[in-house]
Amino acid sequence: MRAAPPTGNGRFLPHYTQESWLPAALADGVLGYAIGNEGQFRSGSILHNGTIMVDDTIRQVSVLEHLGPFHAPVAEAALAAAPGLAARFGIPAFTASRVEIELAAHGDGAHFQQHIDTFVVVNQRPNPRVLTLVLYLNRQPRPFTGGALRFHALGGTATQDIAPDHNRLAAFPSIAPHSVQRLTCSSRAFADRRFAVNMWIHR
Ligand SMILES: O=C(O)CCC(=O)C(=O)O
Ligand SMILES: [Fe+2]
Repeated sequence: MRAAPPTGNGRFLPHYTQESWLPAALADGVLGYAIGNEGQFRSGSILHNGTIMVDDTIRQVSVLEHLGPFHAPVAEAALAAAPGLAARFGIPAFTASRVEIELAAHGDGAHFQQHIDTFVVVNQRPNPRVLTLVLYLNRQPRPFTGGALRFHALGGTATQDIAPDHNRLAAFPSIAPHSVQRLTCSSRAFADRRFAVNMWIHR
């Protein structure tokens, strides 16, 4: 058997986390909205070889494309955070053209393999996602284990995990390689899932 490759090498793109990102009542409101709209969640898709498709060996998650009355305050918070995040990450200042928002619900066994959020399709203009912000929302105590957001070193094997705690923000350049580790949830209740608001700031 070949020796195991060296572990823990490689460089990371920068990331940032912040606790209590939204006012507590707003975070609880978005979580309540997600739970209350269970019937409108659909299987999350991926872009694979230029085609948008569902493949739960790569990404297993349910998503909702709207936040109802919470869209405006969440979009406003994301746009307000963007200049500071760009500066922190060494990204030249840019004018955000929009924020793309999606609610995601990961239940027992759900995961998302390593990927980047900036899709590149030959002969199409580059995907305008520059910054990714993810806000975690879940009942407390956290009703699942696993489900970390994992950053992968560029060209290396090192990894760095962020626990998906309620009202914690994780932000990173959309080109940073990352994944969602498979989670375990003994409860089958939709309300006990790992919820997240994905926000992509477009240039
Ligand atoms: O939920 C997370 O921690 C990240 C989700 C993600 O990577 C994505 O939806 O592109
Ligand atoms: Fe992602």
